[in-house]
Amino acid sequence: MSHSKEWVLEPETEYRFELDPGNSLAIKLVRGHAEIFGAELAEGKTYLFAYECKAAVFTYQGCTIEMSTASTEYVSEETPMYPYANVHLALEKMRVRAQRAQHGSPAPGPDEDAEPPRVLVLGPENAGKTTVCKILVNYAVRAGQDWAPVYVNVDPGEGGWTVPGSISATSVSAPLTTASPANPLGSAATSAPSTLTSNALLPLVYWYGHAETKRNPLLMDRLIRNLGENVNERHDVDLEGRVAGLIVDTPSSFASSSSTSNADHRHMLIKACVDAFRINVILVLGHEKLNVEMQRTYGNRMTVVKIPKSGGVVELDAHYRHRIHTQQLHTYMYGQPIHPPPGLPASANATAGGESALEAHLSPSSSVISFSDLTIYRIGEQSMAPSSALPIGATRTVSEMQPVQVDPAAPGSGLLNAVLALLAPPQHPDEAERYDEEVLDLQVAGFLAVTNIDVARKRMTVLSPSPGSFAGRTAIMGSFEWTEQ
Ligand SMILES: Nc1ncnc2c1ncn2[C@@H]1O[C@H](COP(=O)(O)OP(=O)(O)OP(=O)(O)O)[C@@H](O)[C@H]1O
Repeated sequence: MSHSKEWVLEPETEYRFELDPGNSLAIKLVRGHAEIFGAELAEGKTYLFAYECKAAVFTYQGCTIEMSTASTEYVSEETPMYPYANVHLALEKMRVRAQRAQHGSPAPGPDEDAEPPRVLVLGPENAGKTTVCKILVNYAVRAGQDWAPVYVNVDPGEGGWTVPGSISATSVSAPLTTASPANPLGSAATSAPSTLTSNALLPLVYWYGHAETKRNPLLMDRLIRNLGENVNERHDVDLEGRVAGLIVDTPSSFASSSSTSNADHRHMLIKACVDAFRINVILVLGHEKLNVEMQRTYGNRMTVVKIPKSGGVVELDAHYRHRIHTQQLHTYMYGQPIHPPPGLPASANATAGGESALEAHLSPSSSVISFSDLTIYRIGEQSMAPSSALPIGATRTVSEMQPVQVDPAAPGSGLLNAVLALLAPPQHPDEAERYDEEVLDLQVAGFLAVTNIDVARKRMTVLSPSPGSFAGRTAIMGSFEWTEQ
């Protein structure tokens, strides 16, 4: 690499970097062993990072890395990687015990708890929750036992494998890579070009439609329970997969609240997770008050552990989060090629998290459909005035959970540039089993963006990852807007 430098990292240190918008970075492990959030780097291979990525290369034994220049970079000797590795070892013991019990050899003692680890990770904003979840999942995948733990993302502010506004779960059998914040958990089958088969994650997705849980906590509660039910159903039939357990990444709104009503909501949503995913371990990231609160509420029935926050976690502001949301939506449609830093020879064969960085191009299809093809709903009223703001004696006519059909021809429908979740067809073809709020319980099959509305001809243009008919399908809109970049 020209303009590159070599750094020797002492054992138990990490090289941290942050990239500005136009900056990309190439890192090669020259000697030794190193990992990025638990995913091992292969010696001699060049990895690319871009789009304001912030991450760290950690080494237990020491290593030499060669890299181009990042916008911000430094080496830290203080990391919480040992406590995290200890948590992993404890979870690993639970997996092994669960597997033994599963195989009946030797039978666990009467008091021995042989449940697989089902972990809820809680913490305030910028505590590094997603990073810890990634590290723990990656360590499990690397354990050499063929574990494929389920990664559950109930943070609608973070796109995970799909787009922001959704919550999802998938079982992970290969390390989750880091290259761009648009794919915080690496790429999945839904966002990666179909020619790339190395990462065949197929997430189970529900659409909440907003970035913030306080916008419609009741809907969040219901979707969390739906997701949990689905994961449990899979584990009930996949007993081998079940022993690897699951890890739930949560939004920061679960950890702190600005008002009493928000506090009620966050307790309700934590409880929804605990029930839905049959949680038996809670990890609290560097937050004393929350730790005490969780100990009091759940300490008698499960393990509640406080773990340290890493000093490397970057404070992400609202503008950054907004940019990443736009980027994630754009990446869902178009893919996200990463251009190597200038001077990197083609022979370096650089990859973004293992995939060829420049191939990551997708071509969505733009189609003109009739208004009558697609039935579109929004859940509850678009903007719910607080009850106190309603005229005296007035009651709400639309509840928070009621699907309200959107008329594309109506002025102010808000549909132009809206992001829509296309729902999977209902599981009960039998009309008698259909019910009003059924759309709340349907999984997401994909996402669309409405790019034009022609009221006169009763047609609209939608952008979607693949061509196909939408006739007879149902979609839900939320509050995310599509902007062409
Ligand atoms: N040790 C580290 N060195 C450098 N960057 C890091 C480190 N740990 C985490 N980061 C970065 O800090 C940012 C915030 O971390 P992360 O997303 O894990 O926090 P979070 O608690 O999940 O955030 P949120 O507030 O969105 O819930 C991410 O960009 C992540 O890649």
